Amino acid sequence: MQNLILASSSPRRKELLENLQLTFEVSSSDVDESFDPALTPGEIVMELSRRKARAVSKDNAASFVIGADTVVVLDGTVLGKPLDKADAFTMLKALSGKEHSVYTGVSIIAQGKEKTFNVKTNVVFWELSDEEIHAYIHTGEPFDKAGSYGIQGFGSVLVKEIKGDYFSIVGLPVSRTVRELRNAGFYFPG
Ligand SMILES: Cc1cn([C@H]2C[C@H](O)[C@@H](COP(=O)(O)OP(=O)(O)OP(=O)(O)O)O2)c(=O)[nH]c1=O
Repeated sequence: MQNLILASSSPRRKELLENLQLTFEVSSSDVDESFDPALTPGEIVMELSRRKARAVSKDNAASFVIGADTVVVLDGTVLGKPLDKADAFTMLKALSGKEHSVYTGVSIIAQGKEKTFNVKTNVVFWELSDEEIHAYIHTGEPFDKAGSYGIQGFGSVLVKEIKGDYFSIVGLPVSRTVRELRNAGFYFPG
Protein backbone atom coordinates (compact mmCIF):
# COMPACT_ATOMS: atom_id res chain seq x y z
CA MET A 1 0.00 0.00 0.00
CA GLN A 2 1.61 3.27 -1.11
CA ASN A 3 1.41 6.19 1.27
CA LEU A 4 1.40 9.77 -0.03
CA ILE A 5 2.10 12.83 2.15
CA LEU A 6 1.73 16.46 1.14
CA ALA A 7 4.29 18.37 3.21
CA SER A 8 2.40 21.66 3.07
CA SER A 9 0.01 23.82 5.07
CA SER A 10 -1.33 25.43 1.89
CA PRO A 11 -5.06 24.77 1.43
CA ARG A 12 -4.62 25.40 -2.30
CA ARG A 13 -2.03 22.65 -2.73
CA LYS A 14 -4.31 20.26 -0.81
CA GLU A 15 -7.24 21.15 -3.05
CA LEU A 16 -5.22 20.61 -6.23
CA LEU A 17 -4.23 17.10 -5.13
CA GLU A 18 -7.79 16.37 -3.98
CA ASN A 19 -8.99 17.19 -7.52
CA LEU A 20 -7.10 14.07 -8.62
CA GLN A 21 -9.00 11.94 -6.08
CA LEU A 22 -5.74 10.84 -4.51
CA THR A 23 -5.67 9.55 -0.96
CA PHE A 24 -3.03 11.42 1.00
CA GLU A 25 -2.11 12.88 4.37
CA VAL A 26 -1.11 16.46 5.05
CA SER A 27 1.82 17.08 7.33
CA SER A 28 3.70 20.33 7.53
CA SER A 29 6.59 21.36 9.69
CA ASP A 30 8.05 24.78 10.35
CA VAL A 31 11.16 24.97 8.23
CA ASP A 32 13.49 27.94 7.96
CA GLU A 33 12.36 29.76 4.80
CA SER A 34 15.36 32.09 4.56
CA PHE A 35 17.53 31.73 1.48
CA ASP A 36 20.82 32.85 0.01
CA PRO A 37 20.03 35.92 -2.15
CA ALA A 38 22.77 34.87 -4.57
CA LEU A 39 20.61 31.92 -5.69
CA THR A 40 18.44 32.21 -8.79
CA PRO A 41 14.63 32.11 -8.24
CA GLY A 42 14.51 28.56 -9.60
CA GLU A 43 17.21 27.51 -7.15
CA ILE A 44 15.45 29.26 -4.25
CA VAL A 45 12.11 27.47 -4.75
CA MET A 46 13.88 24.14 -5.24
CA GLU A 47 15.91 24.62 -2.06
CA LEU A 48 12.84 25.56 0.00
CA SER A 49 10.67 22.76 -1.42
CA ARG A 50 13.49 20.31 -0.62
CA ARG A 51 13.67 21.54 2.98
CA LYS A 52 9.89 21.13 3.40
CA ALA A 53 9.89 17.62 1.91
CA ARG A 54 12.97 16.49 3.87
CA ALA A 55 11.52 17.72 7.19
CA VAL A 56 8.51 15.43 6.74
CA SER A 57 10.31 12.57 5.01
CA LYS A 58 12.77 12.01 7.85
CA ASP A 59 10.00 10.50 10.00
CA ASN A 60 8.17 8.89 7.05
CA ALA A 61 10.89 7.13 5.11
CA ALA A 62 8.52 4.62 3.44
CA SER A 63 6.16 7.29 2.08
CA PHE A 64 6.06 9.41 -1.06
CA VAL A 65 6.48 12.98 0.23
CA ILE A 66 5.77 16.17 -1.76
CA GLY A 67 7.11 19.58 -0.72
CA ALA A 68 6.55 22.79 -2.71
CA ASP A 69 7.40 26.46 -2.66
CA THR A 70 6.16 29.41 -4.72
CA VAL A 71 7.63 32.88 -5.26
CA VAL A 72 6.80 35.78 -7.56
CA VAL A 73 9.67 37.52 -9.37
CA LEU A 74 9.37 41.02 -10.78
CA ASP A 75 12.34 42.56 -12.61
CA GLY A 76 14.72 40.27 -10.73
CA THR A 77 13.23 40.96 -7.28
CA VAL A 78 11.79 38.00 -5.37
CA LEU A 79 8.41 38.73 -3.78
CA GLY A 80 7.16 36.45 -1.03
CA LYS A 81 4.07 36.94 1.12
CA PRO A 82 3.23 40.52 2.18
CA LEU A 83 3.99 41.57 5.75
CA ASP A 84 0.98 43.87 6.01
CA LYS A 85 -1.47 45.98 3.95
CA ALA A 86 1.15 48.55 3.02
CA ASP A 87 3.50 45.84 1.80
CA ALA A 88 0.69 44.26 -0.23
CA PHE A 89 -0.07 47.68 -1.78
CA THR A 90 3.59 48.18 -2.74
CA MET A 91 3.76 44.74 -4.37
CA LEU A 92 0.48 45.08 -6.30
CA LYS A 93 1.37 48.60 -7.44
CA ALA A 94 4.70 47.29 -8.72
CA LEU A 95 3.01 44.36 -10.54
CA SER A 96 0.43 46.68 -12.19
CA GLY A 97 0.67 46.80 -16.00
CA LYS A 98 3.68 44.50 -16.07
CA GLU A 99 4.71 40.92 -16.73
CA HIS A 100 6.20 38.90 -13.88
CA SER A 101 7.25 35.30 -13.33
CA VAL A 102 5.89 32.82 -10.81
CA TYR A 103 8.29 30.03 -9.85
CA THR A 104 7.11 26.92 -8.07
CA GLY A 105 9.62 24.35 -6.86
CA VAL A 106 8.55 20.81 -6.08
CA SER A 107 10.50 18.16 -4.26
CA ILE A 108 9.43 14.52 -4.22
CA ILE A 109 11.12 12.15 -1.81
CA ALA A 110 10.37 8.47 -2.15
CA GLN A 111 12.21 5.50 -0.73
CA GLY A 112 15.38 7.47 -0.11
CA LYS A 113 15.45 9.05 -3.58
CA GLU A 114 14.85 12.72 -4.19
CA LYS A 115 13.61 14.50 -7.33
CA THR A 116 13.38 18.30 -7.32
CA PHE A 117 12.32 20.56 -10.18
CA ASN A 118 10.88 24.02 -10.76
CA VAL A 119 8.27 25.41 -13.10
CA LYS A 120 8.23 29.01 -14.30
CA THR A 121 5.00 30.66 -15.46
CA ASN A 122 4.67 34.25 -16.66
CA VAL A 123 1.70 36.41 -15.72
CA VAL A 124 0.70 39.80 -17.17
CA PHE A 125 -1.29 42.18 -14.96
CA TRP A 126 -3.69 44.85 -16.19
CA GLU A 127 -2.91 48.44 -15.25
CA LEU A 128 -4.48 48.76 -11.79
CA SER A 129 -5.79 51.96 -10.25
CA ASP A 130 -4.98 52.68 -6.59
CA GLU A 131 -8.71 52.26 -5.83
CA GLU A 132 -8.72 48.82 -7.42
CA ILE A 133 -5.63 47.79 -5.44
CA HIS A 134 -7.16 49.02 -2.15
CA ALA A 135 -10.42 47.21 -2.91
CA TYR A 136 -8.52 44.01 -3.63
CA ILE A 137 -6.50 44.27 -0.42
CA HIS A 138 -9.79 44.83 1.45
CA THR A 139 -10.92 41.32 0.39
CA GLY A 140 -8.14 39.94 2.62
CA GLU A 141 -6.98 37.65 -0.15
CA PRO A 142 -3.36 38.86 -0.54
CA PHE A 143 -2.06 37.99 2.90
CA ASP A 144 -0.99 34.36 2.72
CA LYS A 145 0.06 34.47 -0.91
CA ALA A 146 3.33 35.09 -2.72
CA GLY A 147 3.22 38.41 -4.61
CA SER A 148 0.08 39.45 -2.66
CA TYR A 149 -2.45 37.92 -5.05
CA GLY A 150 -4.37 34.71 -5.62
CA ILE A 151 -5.08 33.96 -9.27
CA GLN A 152 -7.72 31.41 -8.23
CA GLY A 153 -9.83 34.05 -6.45
CA PHE A 154 -10.62 37.75 -6.82
CA GLY A 155 -7.04 38.03 -8.10
CA SER A 156 -8.19 36.46 -11.37
CA VAL A 157 -9.64 39.86 -12.27
CA LEU A 158 -6.18 41.48 -12.07
CA VAL A 159 -4.70 39.10 -14.63
CA LYS A 160 -4.63 39.88 -18.36
CA GLU A 161 -2.61 36.90 -19.57
CA ILE A 162 -1.01 33.68 -18.35
CA LYS A 163 1.94 32.11 -20.16
CA GLY A 164 2.41 28.61 -18.80
CA ASP A 165 0.88 26.33 -16.17
CA TYR A 166 -2.05 27.90 -14.26
CA PHE A 167 -1.82 25.28 -11.50
CA SER A 168 1.82 26.12 -10.83
CA ILE A 169 0.77 29.72 -10.04
CA VAL A 170 -1.78 28.41 -7.52
CA GLY A 171 1.06 26.50 -5.84
CA LEU A 172 1.49 23.07 -7.44
CA PRO A 173 2.28 22.19 -11.07
CA VAL A 174 -0.07 19.23 -10.99
CA SER A 175 0.73 17.42 -14.23
CA ARG A 176 4.53 17.56 -13.86
CA THR A 177 4.19 16.52 -10.20
CA VAL A 178 2.13 13.44 -11.02
CA ARG A 179 4.47 12.52 -13.87
CA GLU A 180 7.46 12.70 -11.51
CA LEU A 181 5.56 10.73 -8.86
CA ARG A 182 4.97 8.00 -11.45
CA ASN A 183 8.66 8.06 -12.40
CA ALA A 184 9.43 7.55 -8.71
CA GLY A 185 7.28 4.39 -8.70
CA PHE A 186 3.96 5.81 -7.49
CA TYR A 187 0.89 4.16 -8.98
CA PHE A 188 -1.49 6.78 -10.38
CA PRO A 189 -4.59 5.29 -11.98
CA GLY A 190 -5.73 8.30 -14.07
C1 LIG B 1 0.88 33.74 -6.94
C2 LIG B 1 -0.02 32.90 -6.09
C3 LIG B 1 0.42 32.30 -4.93
N1 LIG B 1 -0.43 31.55 -4.16
C4 LIG B 1 0.03 30.91 -2.92
C5 LIG B 1 0.59 29.49 -3.12
C6 LIG B 1 1.30 29.27 -1.81
O1 LIG B 1 0.37 28.70 -0.88
C7 LIG B 1 1.69 30.68 -1.36
C8 LIG B 1 3.20 30.86 -1.35
O2 LIG B 1 3.72 30.44 -0.14
P1 LIG B 1 4.60 29.13 0.09
O3 LIG B 1 5.64 29.48 1.10
O4 LIG B 1 5.04 28.55 -1.23
O5 LIG B 1 3.57 28.08 0.71
P2 LIG B 1 2.68 28.15 2.02
O6 LIG B 1 3.40 28.89 3.11
O7 LIG B 1 1.31 28.62 1.65
O8 LIG B 1 2.54 26.62 2.42
P3 LIG B 1 3.72 25.57 2.83
O9 LIG B 1 5.01 26.31 2.97
O10 LIG B 1 3.27 24.95 4.11
O11 LIG B 1 3.72 24.56 1.68
O12 LIG B 1 1.09 31.59 -2.28
C9 LIG B 1 -1.76 31.38 -4.53
O13 LIG B 1 -2.53 30.71 -3.82
N2 LIG B 1 -2.20 31.96 -5.68
C10 LIG B 1 -1.41 32.72 -6.49
O14 LIG B 1 -1.88 33.21 -7.53
